[in-house]
Amino acid sequence: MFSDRPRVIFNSVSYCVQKCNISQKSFHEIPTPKGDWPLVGHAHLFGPNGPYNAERLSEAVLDLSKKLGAVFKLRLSGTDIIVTVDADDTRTLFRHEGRLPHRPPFPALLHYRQHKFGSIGIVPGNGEDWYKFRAAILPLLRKQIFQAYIDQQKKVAETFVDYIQTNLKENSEGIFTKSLNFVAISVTSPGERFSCLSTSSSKTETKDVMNASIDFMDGLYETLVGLPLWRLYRTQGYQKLETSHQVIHRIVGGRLQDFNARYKQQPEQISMLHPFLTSLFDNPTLEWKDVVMLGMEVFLGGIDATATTLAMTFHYLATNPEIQEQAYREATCDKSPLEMSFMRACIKETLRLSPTAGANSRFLANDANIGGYLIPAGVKSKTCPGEKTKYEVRYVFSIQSLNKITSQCHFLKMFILILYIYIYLIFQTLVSAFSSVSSLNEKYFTEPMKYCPQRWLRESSIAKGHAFASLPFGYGPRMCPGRRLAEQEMVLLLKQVLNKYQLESANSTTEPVGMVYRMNRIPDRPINIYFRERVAQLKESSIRAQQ
Ligand code: HEM
Repeated sequence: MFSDRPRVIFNSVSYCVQKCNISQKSFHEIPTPKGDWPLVGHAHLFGPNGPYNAERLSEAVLDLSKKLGAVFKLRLSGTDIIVTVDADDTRTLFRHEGRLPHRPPFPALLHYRQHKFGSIGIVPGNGEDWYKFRAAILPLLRKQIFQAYIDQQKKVAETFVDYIQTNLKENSEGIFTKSLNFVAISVTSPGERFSCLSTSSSKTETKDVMNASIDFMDGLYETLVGLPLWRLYRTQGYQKLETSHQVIHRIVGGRLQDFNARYKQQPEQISMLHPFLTSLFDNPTLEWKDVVMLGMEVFLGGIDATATTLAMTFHYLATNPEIQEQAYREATCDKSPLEMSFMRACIKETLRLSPTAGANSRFLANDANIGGYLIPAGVKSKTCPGEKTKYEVRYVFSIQSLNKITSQCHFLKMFILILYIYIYLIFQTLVSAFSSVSSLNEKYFTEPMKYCPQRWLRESSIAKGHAFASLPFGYGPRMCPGRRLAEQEMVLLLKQVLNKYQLESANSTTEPVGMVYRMNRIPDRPINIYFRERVAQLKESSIRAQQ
């Protein structure tokens, strides 16, 4: 009669282990650096007297992970940040991001766009507001759409080679230091090339938009880091953001307006040349203000990260002549960008060693086990209309009770409000997976500091590493929508450049180039390259052979 008992007990224990995960440690047990100060949290660690430099956040995270373990907690700007450098945890993070992944917003940009344009675009938004824009930008990832830009991107690459040539003529030492900004994105949005590659006669409009896009990134960064004083008055950073945004919005908006008019006259011709723009024009969910905002996002999204990745790829090829030769051999073949697997591998390897994004961050949609710790959902994404998130419920409750308690005393009201806001903020939990650290870990990549594009080739015997250890374009529903376009553009440019020139580093030191944090991570020094013409070299060597 009792023979089954032990088995039943055993089964229910194992069930309990599975369901409750008793081995899982609590949130409060997550290691954290000493010195979690009231209000400022751990920000002082990155201050003038702190041990770390905010510009070198990835190095700080690496150091802290060595001391505290792969998962640890930082409190910055009132938010608990769970940092992980483990690729399995990164996978868990993305499995718990939900249908509408919630990224930290850019509050100043969001505020400015909401008030000035009534349209927020894709980058600063979250929830259903973000989804509307995301759905509209998705065509960019379709092969049929991004491949429609090949010919126009090829022409831009040719212009770029001419640009190098002009600079070589002007500069007898052959040192090329110009930034690679604005290379090709303008053919996709706003659909017409800006003339910044013609050295002598750049139009005023092009200069304005170039300067504005640099100011925009600076303004965005300045309003993001430090205290949000822009909420009290228009700080310098906020003014920069406003002014540059206005310039880009006016210029991009004007060009889109012209295109839309031409599209109405010649629908077939324009949709063949500009399939992405026409998909926006035809999208019934978008108002004109949304079309301009998206056109602007694509334009701005395409400049910075692509320019840095190209510059760093030039640098790695210049410092690894054998790899450059292999890339050159591929460049001489007549292959489509998708078939140029070695050059694609070079770009992937550049982004593994020098990613422009330091981390991928999300507020979780559901509770998750990250590195053995129970991490509560951060901001619950709304799935049903009218459903309130945990934090909104807390907030509504707070305001109602606050009004009851303090109806007579304004000072008390202010004090309690500030206290509530603080409590509200510290309940947010962000998870940041530092791919810029995991992508350099020998646990995932053999000889991690070596530039070795071969590791990404399908036929290579070198282990590919963990699929979540290097994620330079992010992952999941919020992954970079410009990825395919950017890869295609970079491969086409590399092909043109390598076909004509041999690259040599003109940097005075052989110290590895590091990356510092701005809006995107950028190299910590100018990337100087000698472009040696291959034809000239051939001639020189044949003369030498004849002698
Ligand atoms: C080498 C080039 C590029 C790199 C490394 C890069 C990287 C990234 C990363 C890491 C994200 C965040 C993804 C996430 O949170 O999961 C992102 C988002 C984004 N990127 Fe890129 N990007 C590049 C080029 C481009 C280009 C060419 C465009 C223009 C079409 C673009 C437009 C965007 C936009 C609009 C978002 C926001 C997406 C969203 O929030 O849903 N990017 N990019």
